[in-house]
Order: sequence, then structure tokens, then C-alpha cells
Amino acid sequence: QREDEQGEKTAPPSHQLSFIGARCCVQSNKRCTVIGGSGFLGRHLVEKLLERGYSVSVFDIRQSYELPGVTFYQGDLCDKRTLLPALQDVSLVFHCASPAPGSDNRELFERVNILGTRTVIEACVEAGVQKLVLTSSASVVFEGTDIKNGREDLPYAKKPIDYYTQTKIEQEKLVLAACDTEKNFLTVAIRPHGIFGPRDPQLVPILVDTARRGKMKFIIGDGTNLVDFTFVENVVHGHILAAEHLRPSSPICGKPYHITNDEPVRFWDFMSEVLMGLGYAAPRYHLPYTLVYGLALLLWLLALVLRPLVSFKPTFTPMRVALAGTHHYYSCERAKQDMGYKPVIGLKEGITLTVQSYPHLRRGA
Ligand SMILES: NC(=O)C1=CN([C@@H]2O[C@H](COP(=O)(O)OP(=O)(O)OC[C@H]3O[C@@H](n4cnc5c(N)ncnc54)[C@H](OP(=O)(O)O)[C@@H]3O)[C@@H](O)[C@H]2O)C=CC1
Ligand SMILES: CC(C)=CCC[C@@H](C)[C@H]1CC[C@H]2C3=C(CC[C@]12C)[C@@]1(C)CCC(=O)C[C@@H]1CC3
Repeated sequence: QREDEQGEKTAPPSHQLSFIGARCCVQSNKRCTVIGGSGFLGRHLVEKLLERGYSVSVFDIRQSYELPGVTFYQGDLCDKRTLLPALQDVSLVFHCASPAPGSDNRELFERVNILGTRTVIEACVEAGVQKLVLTSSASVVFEGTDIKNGREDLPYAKKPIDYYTQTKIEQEKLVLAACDTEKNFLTVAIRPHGIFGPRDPQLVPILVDTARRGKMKFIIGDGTNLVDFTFVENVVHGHILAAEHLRPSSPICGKPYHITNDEPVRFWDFMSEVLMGLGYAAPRYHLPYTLVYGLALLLWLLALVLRPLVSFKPTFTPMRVALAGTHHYYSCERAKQDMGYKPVIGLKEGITLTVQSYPHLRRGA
């Protein structure tokens, strides 16, 4: 393999002759793979990368769309043999695959987020990838109690709120520890919070489902708790900035970065705005936080005990109640300083774009 001035690989992928034509005009340092590129964030990232002249491959357990210029590789990231072909002749990898937080499946989270991330790192090193950008989560420092303007130097949660968060912590530690400037393998972690936007399969659909079942009448606590919600395009912007600033001399090597809309908002105001935008009533009646949290904890324990006999998924899990009833917003000062981050879409515009993108979830649709 030859190397260009930046030490990036230049050889064309021998196993993909049909794509050489499409890739020949793309600078070698603009060849990247998005692991988890079929998902919500991943697909938005792929679309923006293409717009910016990157040549993109996607590795995902499923293929959810087709796009001209994107090569799809389908497989489980825990399987190095399936993953390796997707990383050949690529200098940059984004890792934004994870099981959905709602699955609450400890074994799955441990396998994909911990063992799988180890596999991703090994495969990147083996394939000669130079940059790995991980999608972590700001929740790695959240323990279910207030965080106001939290910076990246907050310690990892000692008692993470769920298995998802617990394994996101281990995942981030693995990726950041793998950063090795001498071996020219550079890593960085992006910690978004509350991603929303068109095609999000979680936030708006859960909210609307809850409203349709008549359960969106209550505000947990006094309703003044501030939270970060981040429009998906800002998260994408943060990832691309990180990738483009990741050089051996850069301060960002081996560090985590909060990426948010930088506009903390009352959790219940955000929910109300989305709900009303879609034609549903905003929640009005207040319930004490500790009462709802206690009930959610009881329900969760009951579901755990009864799991061998009946399976039910409570709407009010302790994790959701904590997310809905506490302050959790983060400073993105470090991202501003080290990589010139600034949100590209404001919260209000983000909400409008999101609401417009869900005509099928409107009341009465
Ligand atoms: N959404 C949010 O608010 C936040 C998300 N994040 C992080 O951002 C990242 C992207 O999240 P988001 O886009 O919302 O999630 P999605 O579930 O939409 O996307 C994740 C993708 O990864 C795929 N995947 C899961 N397991 C594997 C596997 N073993 N091998 C290959 N692919 C796999 C999923 O497939 P399938 O759907 O079939 O499982 C899916 O296509 C995640 O790492 C998440 O932890 C962080 C903070 C907030
Ligand atoms: C800021 C942040 C981390 C958001 C993450 C997204 C989800 C965890 C939320 C999206 C919809 C939310 C929601 C609730 C909890 C948190 C969400 C799932 C409730 C279940 C909280 C209790 C209620 O009264 C109903 C809410 C429905 C929407």
C-alpha cells in the first residue's frame, strides 16, 4: 500500500472493482465507513458525508435504504470476518451502531457495545484505518440526578441508570484508550444528548404512542427541569468536525466531546411543543417526582420477577422517569474551543422540521 502526504492509504479496494470508477475522484482521506449507517443518526451522517464529497460505505446488521454512491455491507459488528471487508482502503470510520436503549437486554448490550466495540477497534487496526469516531452518549455521566451544564471532566456514572448506559461507558473507555498517535490510530468520542429529527424511531413515536393511549396528561415534578435535546443535523455536524480535526497533533485525540443544541429547554415544554405541533394536547397535571419514580421502580421489579411467566413493558420505567423529571444539560464549550463547533440548526427550527416530517403521526391521521 502507498501512502499520501498525510500518511493516508491510497490503494483502491481490490474486491470492489465496480466501485473504483465512483471512488477514483475522491481524495483518499475522504473514504469512510459508517458502522450503524442504516440507523437514524447513521443515515443522516451518510447523507451529509456524501454531500461533502466523501465516498461512503455502510456496515450494519440491516440495510434500510439504498443511495447512489453508498456501498452496503450487511453483518454483525461482533464478527470481525464480516466487518473487515467494509474497512478495506478506508481511512476514517464512524461507529454509531448500538442496540436500541429500550431493549433492556443486558446480554445484547454487553455483546454489541463492549465485545463488538473491541472487535471494531481490532478490525480498524488490522485494516489500517487511521481515525475512529465513536458515537457515545452524554448519559455516560448521568446517574438519575441533576446535571447542570455538565462538562466532560465529570466522572463516569458509578451507578449507571441502565445496562445501555453501563455498556456505553465501557465502550467509550475502550475507544478512547485505543488512541495511539505513534501508531497513527486516532480516536475521539462524541457525546450527543436527546437526538431528535426526521426519521427518529424513538422520541416522537414514543411520545405520540403515549399520547394516543391517553397517558400524556401528566407532568412529572414541577415541570421546570432543563434538558438538552439535539437536532440530528447538529450531531452529524459534530461528528464530521471531529473527524476533520482528528490529526496526531490535535487536542481532540482520545477525548470525549459533548455535542448538543446548546439551548437547554424545559423537558415538558419541548414535549408539549412537539405534541401540540402534531395536534395533541400538552400535559397539564403535575405528579410528584418521587411518587412516580417509586412506582416505576416497583413496576420494573415486578416485570423482572414475572419475566419467566409473563412479559410486559411498562411505559414508566425508572430510567424514563429520571430522564423526564431531572435537569440534565451539558456544556459544549470544549467542542466549541477545540473544533469550532456551533449548532447549525436552532431548537425551534429543529422542532418545526421534525414535526413536519411526521404527517402520519398527526392526530387523526
Ligand atoms: N438517539 C439518541 O437520542 C441518542 C443516541 N446515541 C447513540 O447514537 C448512536 C446511534 O443511535 P440511533 O441512530 O438513535 O440508533 P439506531 O438504532 O437508529 O441505529 C443504530 C444502528 O445500528 C444497528 N446495529 C445494532 N446492532 C448492530 C450490530 N450488532 N451490528 C451491526 N449493526 C448493528 C441497528 O440495527 P437494528 O435497528 O436492527 O438494531 C441500527 O441500524 C448509538 O450509538 C446511540 O447509543 C447517543 C445519545 C443519544
Ligand atoms: C433528553 C433525552 C435523553 C431524551 C431521550 C429520549 C427518550 C428517553 C424520551 C423520548 C420520549 C420520552 C418520554 C418519556 C420519557 C423519556 C422519553 C422516552 C415519558 C415516558 C416520561 C413519562 C411520561 O409521562 C410519558 C413520557 C413519554 C415520552
